[in-house]
Amino acid sequence: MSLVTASHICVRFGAEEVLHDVSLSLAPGEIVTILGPNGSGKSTLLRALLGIVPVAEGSVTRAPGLRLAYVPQRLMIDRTMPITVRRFLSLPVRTTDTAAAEALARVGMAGREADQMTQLSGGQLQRVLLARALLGQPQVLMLDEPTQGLDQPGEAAFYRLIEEVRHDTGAAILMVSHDLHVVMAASDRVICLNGHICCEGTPRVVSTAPEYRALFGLGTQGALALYRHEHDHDHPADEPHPHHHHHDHHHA
Ligand SMILES: Nc1ncnc2c1ncn2[C@@H]1O[C@H](COP(=O)(O)OP(=O)(O)OP(=O)(O)O)[C@@H](O)[C@H]1O
Repeated sequence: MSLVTASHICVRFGAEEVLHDVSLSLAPGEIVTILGPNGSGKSTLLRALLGIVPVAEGSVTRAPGLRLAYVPQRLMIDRTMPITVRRFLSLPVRTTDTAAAEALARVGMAGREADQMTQLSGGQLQRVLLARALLGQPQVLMLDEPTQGLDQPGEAAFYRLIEEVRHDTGAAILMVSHDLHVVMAASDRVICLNGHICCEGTPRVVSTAPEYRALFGLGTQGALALYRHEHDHDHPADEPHPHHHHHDHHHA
């Protein structure tokens, strides 16, 4: 069963073809990461799947009645207008105190309702964004560069949280990232994008693919070595692990 499917889509902005013949489908409980350099069309692909950006060719299908949450790459918070975490969670859909407290507890931010949004650290902000996305009990969660600006421990912690969310809610998670990192151990599947799909598969398969190496050069080898070490340590098999708890593992 597929929740969201793109079938041979092309997206053009004027004369520029940003996505060419891209196909992908997302199954329940899957964690999929889209990886690619700046400008490779990652955000555009998410937006096409969401129906925000029209496709010039091909088609996008979403399961009927699908509950989908999207956290965009950039959040426009007016720094001059103070807003608490609690009020933010009620935008744009008003939520109960109980639901807000539960969502904050799930992301490790219990009791932080009165905090000012503008005073949160990068990692805390990502957790609050995730909490708000979870309020609608999504079947699909799309996160555009959720670990941007986080340090490596922060990034690893965020990915562990994502695995917990998948385990607890069964949601499918589609994330965008621009580099292969130790945190990729959380992904069942990686799609390497550069206008078209260069290669895809388990993180291990993609990390050794010549297409991936050509796209990212040799600069990522350190991170790859680290990632492999951690991955071998945690998960000897290359199979997806949709129903296991990972948060007691140590990815970094
Ligand atoms: N609304 C738009 N109108 C015109 N061009 C656009 C629009 N949105 C994106 N583009 C162009 O499409 C290309 C892909 O952009 P996109 O944001 O999808 O890349 P990305 O892989 O997410 O990049 P990054 O890693 O820098 O966020 C870029 O060249 C961008 O300028």
